[in-house]
Amino acid sequence: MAVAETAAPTPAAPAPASDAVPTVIADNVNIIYKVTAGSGGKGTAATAFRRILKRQDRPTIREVHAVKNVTFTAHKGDAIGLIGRNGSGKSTLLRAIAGLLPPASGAIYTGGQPSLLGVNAAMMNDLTGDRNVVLGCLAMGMTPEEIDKRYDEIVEFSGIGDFIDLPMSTYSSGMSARLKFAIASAKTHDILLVDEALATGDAEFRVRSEQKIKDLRDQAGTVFLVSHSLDVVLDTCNRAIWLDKGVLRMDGDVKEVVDAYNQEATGKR
Ligand SMILES: Nc1ncnc2c1ncn2[C@@H]1O[C@H](COP(=O)(O)OP(=O)(O)OP(=O)(O)O)[C@@H](O)[C@H]1O
Repeated sequence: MAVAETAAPTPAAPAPASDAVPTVIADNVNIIYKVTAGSGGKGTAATAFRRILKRQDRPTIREVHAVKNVTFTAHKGDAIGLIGRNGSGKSTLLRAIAGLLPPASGAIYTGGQPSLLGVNAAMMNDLTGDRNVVLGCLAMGMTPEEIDKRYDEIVEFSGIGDFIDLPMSTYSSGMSARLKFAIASAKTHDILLVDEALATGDAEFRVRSEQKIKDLRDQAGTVFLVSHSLDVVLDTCNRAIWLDKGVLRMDGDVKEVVDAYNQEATGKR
């Protein structure tokens, strides 16, 4: 059972408009990773054999309780910044909303298809940017006609220029993040989950991506954004959720939450 570990601002969910449509409901979600600890090596047959020879015990399983009793409701048109210190459970919660990590207890209900856009989202590195645009769009369920229509816009937005005809293995990490973001944002997503993708672009691209996220919000989607840049969160989101060691510390208006988070960070120095 998780308990907020420090005296904290009370979690206060923002009051939604009466006609607000819920898109994501997290109900008392707990996520626990199980990791082997103290095995003195990787879990291979060779290490198991060595363990038998040395008459050692099996490696113990350690649990990492990454998200603790988190409850919130997101609505259409919300852009929610997930903030918190390193290891506070932001990416874990995002992956759980995407359906990639099952909660140990509690549940996440989504109305619509969540799409996770991470900088590490799989792309085919040996293929050209051009082929990856087509592949990525097909994977998002777009028809070849739709891809034809949106292709120029995607390449334009990515700002990749002539590199579009070269294999993605020749791109810098910022360039491939830009292309991924351009592909992902070519479609209107019900629920778009963005994990630090904006951090890798340059300042000019960041401004354009932030505008794109605002457009997605206006198209009545829901956006979750994990970012260490509080400025990006303030500029892009209307709401923020502050996670602290897996516990939801505060949920509310973006400015209020970021202020409280900053206050604690400076108070602790
Ligand atoms: N695959 C994994 N196996 C075991 N433990 C993990 C795994 N991924 C994350 N954790 C642990 O879960 C906790 C939350 O990690 P998570 O990556 O969700 O935090 P975060 O807030 O996104 O961190 P950061 O800001 O550093 O990216 C941490 O204690 C981390 O060590």
